[in-house]
Amino acid sequence: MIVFPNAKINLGLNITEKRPDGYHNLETVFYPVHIEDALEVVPLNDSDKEFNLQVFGTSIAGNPEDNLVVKAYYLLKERFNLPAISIFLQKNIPSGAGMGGGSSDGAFMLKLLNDKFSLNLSDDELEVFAAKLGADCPFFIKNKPTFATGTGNVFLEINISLKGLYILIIKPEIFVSTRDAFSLIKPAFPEKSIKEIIQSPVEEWKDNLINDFEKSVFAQYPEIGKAKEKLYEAGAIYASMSGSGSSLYGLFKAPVENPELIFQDYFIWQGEL
Ligand SMILES: C[C@@](CO)(OP(=O)(O)O)[C@H](O)COP(=O)(O)OP(=O)(O)OC[C@H]1O[C@@H](n2ccc(N)nc2=O)[C@H](O)[C@@H]1O
Ligand SMILES: Nc1ncnc2c1ncn2[C@@H]1O[C@H](COP(=O)(O)OP(=O)(O)O)[C@@H](O)[C@H]1O
Repeated sequence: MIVFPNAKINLGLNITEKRPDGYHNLETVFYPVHIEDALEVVPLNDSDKEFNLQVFGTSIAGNPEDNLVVKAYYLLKERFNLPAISIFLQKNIPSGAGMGGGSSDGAFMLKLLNDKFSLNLSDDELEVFAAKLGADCPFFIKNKPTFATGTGNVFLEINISLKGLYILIIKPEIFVSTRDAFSLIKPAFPEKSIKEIIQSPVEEWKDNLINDFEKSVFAQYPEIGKAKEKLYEAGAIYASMSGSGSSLYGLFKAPVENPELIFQDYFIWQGEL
């Protein structure tokens, strides 16, 4: 069985409060985008191993046991009698980019195992398992535009469609630590909620829809801030960093021609929303 875990972008991101457990409450809109990994599971016969993982494409740091697809397998194996499996993962989504690629792989693994081995878990139950894998994971179970609060785990499905627009995603060769990015923020509630702002036309988002991580991340890595300006120069009607970076996206009315000439040596992906 093969599935295609997709990425997400954040439409606005407000860090509202620091919690007693050290985590932060936030408000954001998660929006799915079609850049995809590929994840396949087949039975593993004649082996004394419980799993075998092969990763292709972009490399991921860490041991196989640290991979979120393997963590997802063990999470379900604690409760269900799962057989040994071979896992093939083609990584296309840049890792640690604020695009939720690893989180999506983990969530899609839960869904795949649920279907393949007829575990009969509901989406709500899968979301509970996904929350144990990481803050961003539960969103990818239903995978629909969502207004998220709490640590990013309390969901309200929202009615927003960016269909017809084009998206250009870029990522400089800079790694931003999510943990460090949070530590540089002074949490505050925004004057106007993201939920309200995104009901206005996209052309009006530029000065209103804010990602709170941008200020400190751009101060630390001016190149990322300059890349955002270049997205506007290329004609974006709205541009932002996604999550804690370092990826950025621009929304456009028409595809950008030859983006590789503007963003040399960057990861680049362009598609229709
Ligand atoms: C901020 C977001 C917005 O989408 O960033 P991106 O990962 O997309 O960049 C996410 O909520 C990130 O989710 P995720 O990347 O799954 O975070 P985790 O691995 O669970 O946490 C990494 C670290 O970030 C901090 N953290 C994370 C989430 C949160 N609500 N408050 C925090 O303070 C904690 O220090 C934690 O140890
Ligand atoms: N299947 C996977 N794909 C990508 N990263 C993974 C995966 N499994 C575990 N990770 C780890 O998760 C972290 C990045 O998570 P990811 O969701 O891709 O990025 P982000 O949280 O920035 O959106 C990295 O530290 C990486 O080592």
